[in-house]
Amino acid sequence: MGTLSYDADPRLLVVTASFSTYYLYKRFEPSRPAVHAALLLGIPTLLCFYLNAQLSVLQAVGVLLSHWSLILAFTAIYRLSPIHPLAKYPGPALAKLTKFYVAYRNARGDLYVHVRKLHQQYGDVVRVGGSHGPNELSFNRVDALQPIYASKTMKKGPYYDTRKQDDVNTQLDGVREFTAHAARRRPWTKALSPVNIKQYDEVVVQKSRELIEELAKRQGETIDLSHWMNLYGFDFMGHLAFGREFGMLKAGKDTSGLIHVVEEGVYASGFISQFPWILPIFALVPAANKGLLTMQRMSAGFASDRTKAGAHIKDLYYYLTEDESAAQSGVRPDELIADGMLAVIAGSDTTAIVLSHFLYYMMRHPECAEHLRREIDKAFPNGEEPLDFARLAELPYLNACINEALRLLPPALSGLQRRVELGSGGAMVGPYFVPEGTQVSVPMYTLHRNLQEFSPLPDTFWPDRWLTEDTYVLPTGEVISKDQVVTNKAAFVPFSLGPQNCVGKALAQVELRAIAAALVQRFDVRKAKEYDLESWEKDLGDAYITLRGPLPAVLTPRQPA
Ligand code: HEM
Repeated sequence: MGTLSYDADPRLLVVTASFSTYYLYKRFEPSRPAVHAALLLGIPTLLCFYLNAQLSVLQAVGVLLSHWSLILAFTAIYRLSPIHPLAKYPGPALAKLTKFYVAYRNARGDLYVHVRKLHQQYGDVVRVGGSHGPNELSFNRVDALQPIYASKTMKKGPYYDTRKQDDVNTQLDGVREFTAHAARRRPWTKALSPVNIKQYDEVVVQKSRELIEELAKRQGETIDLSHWMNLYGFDFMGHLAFGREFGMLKAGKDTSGLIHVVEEGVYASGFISQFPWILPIFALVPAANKGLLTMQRMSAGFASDRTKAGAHIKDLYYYLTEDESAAQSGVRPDELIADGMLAVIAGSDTTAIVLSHFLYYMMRHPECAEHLRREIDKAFPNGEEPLDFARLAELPYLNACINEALRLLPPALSGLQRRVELGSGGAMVGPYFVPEGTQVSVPMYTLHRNLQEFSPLPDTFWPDRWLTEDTYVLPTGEVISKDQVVTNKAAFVPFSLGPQNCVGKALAQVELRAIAAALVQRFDVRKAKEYDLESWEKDLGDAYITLRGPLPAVLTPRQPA
């Protein structure tokens, strides 16, 4: 055993050093591995030397553990104390204490359900975890949407740090500065404007026909409809973004393993986004971050091949590289490559998710499928293919069914994180003052089922709520008047809102209508015998966008009227 030669109380020295370390973490929020090493290992090592010593190994370990425990204790005391800036907001103690609380739910995939329960328990504002310290407020209020997503006092929060692909290159959806973001978004907006998306009509038609043809070949067999919606979504996006044929529909499978890579990458990215500070550490250990890196590498490959080959059609990359808007966007070649991943995920997975949900609801509510089929048969008589996009946009029940699927299960189930800017002095969200530095969000799944905005039966698939009628018949058969129905379109935000909303919304709607109408017109869709439809929602995973299990079904071709 060594003896300490330091004459002041050594415990006081350890406490002071630990408090200083805690303060440095709180004040500067360091993320570099070298700084963590200095603060967590370097300081206790210096302490050991300062305490002079021939300290035994056990005593040295004691100093180290005391240092760490004290930092954690100071952090916990502050977070639970009445002096914390969010102290007046309710929430579970664990959520106030640590962001691992949210990360745990994220890893389980049920964060969206859990956040809804918290709102039911605590009210319209709840302190939930957060990806930068447990400093996030969730608002289940329609008047929170504008200040959070459409005002310029809030930028994207640390959750979006995973959109940075290296030290300099960030995907479009990770660009926080509004001016830089607007410039980067310009060519995307042009490529996906209502006028220009007409150029992709041909691709929608071709892929819709391929889908119907391939499904017809498998009539009577049990097939996974969720998988087939993926094959459609990815094939379509290959054309739209990169002018490239993935050939998944024709092959009936994920030919290059891309879908699998995206699913793993989305899961990894959803989880890591809760701990953005871990990214620099992961950069040192690439194996730990394999899912995300493989997804980045693969989509960068598509984008890189496409930019080298040049445009042979006016696809997305034409607008990003060759159109006049490309030059004005100030985008660098490496950033263009980084945007390849955004194009793949944002454009294919989301559409496939919504189409899968739509089919699930059609199987759960055959009476709605029947109603929809009557509408389509009437609009497209004698078996005419439902590929007139202008006519499809006018079909009230079709749009009502799609809206209802998007309402109940939006692809981004949880809240999209924004942060009240540091130095802004704070911001008002509805009637609540939110201190600067706070992360805020409106959870879509929860708001879309808020009884004040969608009633009656906010949890029920009831497309009629989107129709304009004098009286309504509920699924129970009860007749109610229009005054008893609330459908607040301002609270319906599956594509988000404001300057960073979905730039592909118009195209997504064209695709959703075309594919949904074609499937309902051409097939009777029944769940597979051995499949329990209850499993569909149970199998969903919330990883920023939705992960799905299989949707086994049997299709019978029908002769359209
Ligand atoms: C039903 C289908 C879709 C839904 C529900 C959807 C939803 C969303 C949402 C909620 C956002 C905001 C994300 C955030 O703030 O973190 C977003 C962004 C985006 N979406 Fe979509 N999306 C869909 C389809 C598409 C399609 C087909 C494309 C492209 C062809 C697309 C391209 C994008 C892009 C590029 C962004 C980032 C925009 C920016 O940061 O300025 N989306 N989408």
